[in-house]
Amino acid sequence: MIGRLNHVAIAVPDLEAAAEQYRNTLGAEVGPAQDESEHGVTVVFITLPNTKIELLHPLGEDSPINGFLQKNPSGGIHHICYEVDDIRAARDQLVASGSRVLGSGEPKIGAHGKPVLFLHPKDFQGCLVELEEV
Ligand SMILES: CC[C@@H](C(=O)O)C(=O)SCCNC(=O)CCNC(=O)[C@H](O)C(C)(C)COP(=O)(O)OP(=O)(O)OC[C@H]1O[C@@H](n2cnc3c(N)ncnc32)[C@H](O)[C@@H]1OP(=O)(O)O
Ligand SMILES: [Co+2]
Repeated sequence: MIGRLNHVAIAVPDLEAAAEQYRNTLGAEVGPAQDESEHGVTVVFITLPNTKIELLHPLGEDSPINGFLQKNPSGGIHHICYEVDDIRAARDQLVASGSRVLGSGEPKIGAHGKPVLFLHPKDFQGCLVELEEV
């Protein structure tokens, strides 16, 4: 079902400082900050030769990452995103096998303009999984 690793997301308390560190200390290709109001986060993508890093910062009081940053105030790895060919077929297969899809269960459009879904971390070895249709 899953294909390539699309991105690894890191929740950060200071987005500007994190972007600056990846650009100047690690010498990475760092994109602009993008507000994703549908998702309650501001993101910065870092392009690596084989995948991407998504720096995440809360946008608004109801951000889904507020709880994570309260528990991990210095930040930390928040989710991994795998590519799938057909997100609804993947969802139906996962639900049938007992996995919990977060939210309404309907894909939302993610930061790359493609449909995304999230799977409960307790069902995947303590790791929040995002699926992105490519
Ligand atoms: C920009 C768009 C998109 C893209 O295109 O890339 C994105 O990446 S958006 C990214 C942000 N959006 C989301 O994360 C949506 C899905 N997430 C959620 O619905 C929630 O964050 C959550 C996973 C349900 C957790 O919400 P929270 O309010 O923190 O709930 P709990 O406190 O009840 O947590 C339950 C349980 O799970 C543990 N937990 C929480 N977050 C994570 C995590 N990221 N990784 C691993 N484990 C996590 C939490 O610690 C609780 O465990 P216990 O304490 O043992 O009960
Ligand atoms: Co993501």
